[in-house]
Amino acid sequence: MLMNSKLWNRAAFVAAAPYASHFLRPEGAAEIGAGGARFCFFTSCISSPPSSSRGESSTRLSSVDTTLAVLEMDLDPLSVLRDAAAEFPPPPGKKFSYGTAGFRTDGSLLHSTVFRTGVLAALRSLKTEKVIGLMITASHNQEADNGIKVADPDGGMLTMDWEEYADIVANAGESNPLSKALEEMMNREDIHVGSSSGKVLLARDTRRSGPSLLEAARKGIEAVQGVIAEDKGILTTPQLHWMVRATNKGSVGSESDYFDTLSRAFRLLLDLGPSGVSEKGTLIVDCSNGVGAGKLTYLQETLKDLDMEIRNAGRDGEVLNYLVGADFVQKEKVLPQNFDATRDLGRRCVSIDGDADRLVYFYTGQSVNESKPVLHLLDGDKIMALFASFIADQLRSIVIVTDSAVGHETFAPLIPGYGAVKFGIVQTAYANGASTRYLQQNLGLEVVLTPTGVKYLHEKAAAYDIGIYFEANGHGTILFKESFVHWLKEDGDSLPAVEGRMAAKRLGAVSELVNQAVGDALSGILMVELILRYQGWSIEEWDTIYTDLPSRQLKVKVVDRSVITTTAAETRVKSIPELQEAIDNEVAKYEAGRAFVRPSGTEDVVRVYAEAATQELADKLAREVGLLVHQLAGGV
Ligand SMILES: CC(=O)N[C@H]1[C@@H](OP(=O)(O)O)O[C@H](CO)[C@@H](O)[C@@H]1O
Ligand SMILES: [Mg+2]
Repeated sequence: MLMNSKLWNRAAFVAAAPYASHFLRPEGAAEIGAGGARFCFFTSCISSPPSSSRGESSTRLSSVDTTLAVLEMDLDPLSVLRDAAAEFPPPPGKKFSYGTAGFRTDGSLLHSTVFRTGVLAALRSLKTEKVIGLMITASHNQEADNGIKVADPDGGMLTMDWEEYADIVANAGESNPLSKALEEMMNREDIHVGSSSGKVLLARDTRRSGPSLLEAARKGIEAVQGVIAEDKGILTTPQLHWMVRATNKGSVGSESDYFDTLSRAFRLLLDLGPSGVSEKGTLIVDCSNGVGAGKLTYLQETLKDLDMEIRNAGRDGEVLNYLVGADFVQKEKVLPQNFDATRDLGRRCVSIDGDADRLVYFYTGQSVNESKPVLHLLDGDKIMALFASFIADQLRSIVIVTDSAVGHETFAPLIPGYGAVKFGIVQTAYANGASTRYLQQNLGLEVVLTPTGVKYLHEKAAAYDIGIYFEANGHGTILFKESFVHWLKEDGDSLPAVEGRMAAKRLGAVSELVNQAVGDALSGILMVELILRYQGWSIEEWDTIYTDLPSRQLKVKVVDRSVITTTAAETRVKSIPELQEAIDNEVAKYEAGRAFVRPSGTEDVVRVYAEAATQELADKLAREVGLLVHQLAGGV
């Protein structure tokens, strides 16, 4: 019935198009059919409408008439939304919050939220006049969960100004309160449905609830007149973000474009690297039983120059994210399923997460104190340190390094004809203290801290000519300012020294290899593998660039985690001064002690982080601080 209604509207529009220039009709709607397009302005070539409730209630066609005629029509686009929304009633008593990474909860409770986020994304597309993305995933969360997040026109996260709208729209009651909320929002944002066109790219990960949620999202998008949904199928989260960015920059932005871009840049970087170095053994990849397995297999076949063994591909019914994946390995500090400390001793391994936007490397090796092999984790901080030192090396080859780079002053490169190159590093409070010291003192780089959440890190990193951000959990990327990439491509070749010209080409290629929209496990793996080849390093050699301070993370359940608010990039509790005071007193008892607490944005818990001189002390500090949270912030 819906299909009939769409076809019928399409017929009306196509036939009338020659007369229609003064009506701003959505571009593309005629080809694909803007679902929910309820306005029908013209009568030519119409036989009879199908018996669709939508079609019947919105339009009554007069007899065939080739003159331009405005028909009886429903002038309220919100009524279409109301009708469509009625199919997806919100679950009673459930409150949704867009959080640090979109909406996430049990997949069976999400249809209403996903439908509404579809509407929101469609409105965002109308507002920005650009393509928007919608990704259905709950990343590293359990298989039964799912989620949805919006990619803005630049491929980054939804602008923070709109997160409030997302919350309001997701939590509005049934159809009528929803349409009221939308109306208010549209007034505030000056969005006029029906006067322009829009497009939303949709994708999902491999979760079982994905197909039905994708359908709900599509219905939400197409309930906004003039906006079409384009289903991109099963993708990694970073692929969808990449496609949104590429499409808005005027490229085709297809999945094969994505693979071509990464592969081309990887091969160019190999060609520009030192000759005669090859990788040190096969890379073993734990794919978290998720979407990354198929994509990495494809990448490997395309590249032919990357020796990988894919494990935990989820092909034999293994459960997504269960005892596997980057989040599990980084938080629990144990090997994922199907890895064996002895069998895989010393081998270079990497874990990605369920939607392939995080990566952490690891290997097992003998420890001085233990008889059994132990896990050595190279987390987002250590990946970032590897990237930062590589980029700094390239910059040193093409620039005049100012005097201030001597000793531990900040590295301040100058390029004749470009000026000072701003190169900065962005971390969160979860970054291991040893990594921050290495970046600042050994590499002389500027390091800033932001609150948790990619949107904060990304924003800060984007302010630099080259900004690298990483969360300790393995999400991060290297951002290049467009003007700097332009300089590299246009002027890099006129640098006097060969090494300078090579370095400029390398940096240009890195800007293609590394996803500029969000952190991407696929580009991350390629980048790490390249640098290790450039340096001729094994994973153990890379690991020795600095030694992590022992750390521990815990979660504490409280009645209402919003009682804790924080300041100073989440390192200090603001709302309960006695809690912060007690944490300070506890931390003061430990050598190299550091601890902070914050409410999670993705789980209903308060997170505790502690660092100290030994693992025993870090564990003790985390436990003590956890108890303080329990006592002073309403533990359950
Ligand atoms: C300590 C930690 O790892 N926090 C994660 C986690 O956020 P929380 O707000 O801590 O739940 O999920 C976010 C989204 O994936 C990620 O950006 C962040 O780093
Ligand atoms: Mg993820």
